[in-house]
Amino acid sequence: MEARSARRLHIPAIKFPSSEVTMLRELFALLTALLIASKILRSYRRNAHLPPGPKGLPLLGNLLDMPKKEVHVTFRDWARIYGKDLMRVQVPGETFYVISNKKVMVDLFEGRSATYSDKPRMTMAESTGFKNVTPLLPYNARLKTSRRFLKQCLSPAAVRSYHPYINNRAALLLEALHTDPDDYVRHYTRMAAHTALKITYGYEGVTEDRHLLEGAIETMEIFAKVVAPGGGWMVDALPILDRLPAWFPFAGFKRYQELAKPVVLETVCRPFEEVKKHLAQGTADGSFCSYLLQTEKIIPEVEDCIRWAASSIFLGQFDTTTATLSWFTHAMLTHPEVQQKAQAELDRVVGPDRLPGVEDRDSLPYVNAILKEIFRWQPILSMLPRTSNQDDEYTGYFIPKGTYMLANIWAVLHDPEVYPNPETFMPERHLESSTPDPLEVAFGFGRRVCPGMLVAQAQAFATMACVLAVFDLKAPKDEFGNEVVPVTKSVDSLINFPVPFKCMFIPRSDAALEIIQRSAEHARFIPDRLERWSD
Ligand code: HEM
Repeated sequence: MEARSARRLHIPAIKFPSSEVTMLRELFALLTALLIASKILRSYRRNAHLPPGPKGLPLLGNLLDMPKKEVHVTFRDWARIYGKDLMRVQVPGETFYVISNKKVMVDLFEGRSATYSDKPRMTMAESTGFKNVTPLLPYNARLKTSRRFLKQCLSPAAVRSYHPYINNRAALLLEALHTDPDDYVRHYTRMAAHTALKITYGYEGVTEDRHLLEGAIETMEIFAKVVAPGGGWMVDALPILDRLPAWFPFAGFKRYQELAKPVVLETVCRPFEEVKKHLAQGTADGSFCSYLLQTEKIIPEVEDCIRWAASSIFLGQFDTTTATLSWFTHAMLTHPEVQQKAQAELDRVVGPDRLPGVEDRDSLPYVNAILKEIFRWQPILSMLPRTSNQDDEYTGYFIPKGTYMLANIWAVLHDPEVYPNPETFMPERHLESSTPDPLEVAFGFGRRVCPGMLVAQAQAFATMACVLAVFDLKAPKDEFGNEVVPVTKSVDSLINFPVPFKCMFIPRSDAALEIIQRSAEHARFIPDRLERWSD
């Protein structure tokens, strides 16, 4: 830099005769005019080729039209007017390109994945300790390493080896649902948490460590709060605010970060350190962490990557599984005819002497159709955020570098042209081979597709099949003897949960009660080692 300015200082001034000066001036003016004209033309061309969207107000854009809740529904309605492929929505400080068409999601997120695998920055979540969790990582080397690690423990072969463990946890869940039905949501969470912690850390007693379990559940709650779209964190719109001290008036978000961050860090670091301790003592059981710590070349960056990729397993698993099973419970209460059909299939295929398991999935097409319909009817995440990392053009529309893309997967899964009467829960639609598989959409796309999708489906399937095999799910009655059927309504959160409701889990017969007790006892006695890591 210094050398360059020194050289510039020593360039002798060139002297031109006056006519040449005039000519040069004219040439310069002409070039400048051409440059400005080409800029105007380019900007006009770009503007002319921006996707359409609802007309907004100067400065405020579409802010005043944005709903407080269920933004995906409004975006679907707007997309019907302005275009399912790409629609432009503007609010102060951000422009969203909303996609409501599966083909476009596949074209961009899979076909052009090198351009569309980045994530928008979430300052609030980063400063609360989640900077390095996989779902928030930008598309960089760390993300690629994290995903390579996750692939090793969530691959088809690895997940197949977890099936016995998943079946056992389902058996223990049935016992908990029988003895304490009021707390069924908590039982779902605990089952998912046990599975996630076992896969991730695996050491003796990890799933019984109440402190860790509660910490992990709390961490998940914090995560949902700080990444919630429209979570109302001003700091996400104005990252500079993050520099304010916690004592500053109106800096409540800084005080929240100060309280939440230690919980997050302890939950992420403590079990990891425990695995290292067990490895050093030669007592570590097989797990994601112990396997990678032994097989990878461990330098501080790699160790840190394993630590945070591990946390992504439990962050990915708890709430998503709980929400899926809560909607399943809701659907069974509100659709007794579906419940009966599934039970008839289970009685015919599995019979009364054993519980169904993950391995029965192919022979239970109706239960499998229920699983698909749950993921279609109530997708757990309704919109997937990405950003583009270079200028691009799609079907003639200009997509500038850094554009905030939102894939409205809820709209795709509720498209009446693909799924007639989309609001109706109707598993039968998936018995037709022509119905597009919702599982290809509900878990995302391309290089950011959910790495836990096989575990998620295996656990959801085993649980649904086991619950239906032994229980009749019924709505409780009010004081007048009327059934209190739950309303179909979501709570306002990142993960799509139903509004809480009560459910009775009534054993279908004495034989069903006996199998609940026998299976739970059996599950308690067999070692809870994961085969994948035990060889
Ligand atoms: C009920 C189940 C689940 C659903 C519906 C679900 C859905 C999703 C979706 C839609 C994404 C974003 C994909 C994209 O942007 O294209 C995602 C990301 C992710 N999921 Fe899941 N998921 C579930 C369960 C799980 C489980 C069980 C795990 C771990 C074992 C997991 C781990 C992750 C991780 C680590 C990411 C971030 C990936 C990345 O950003 O590269 N998920 N999930």
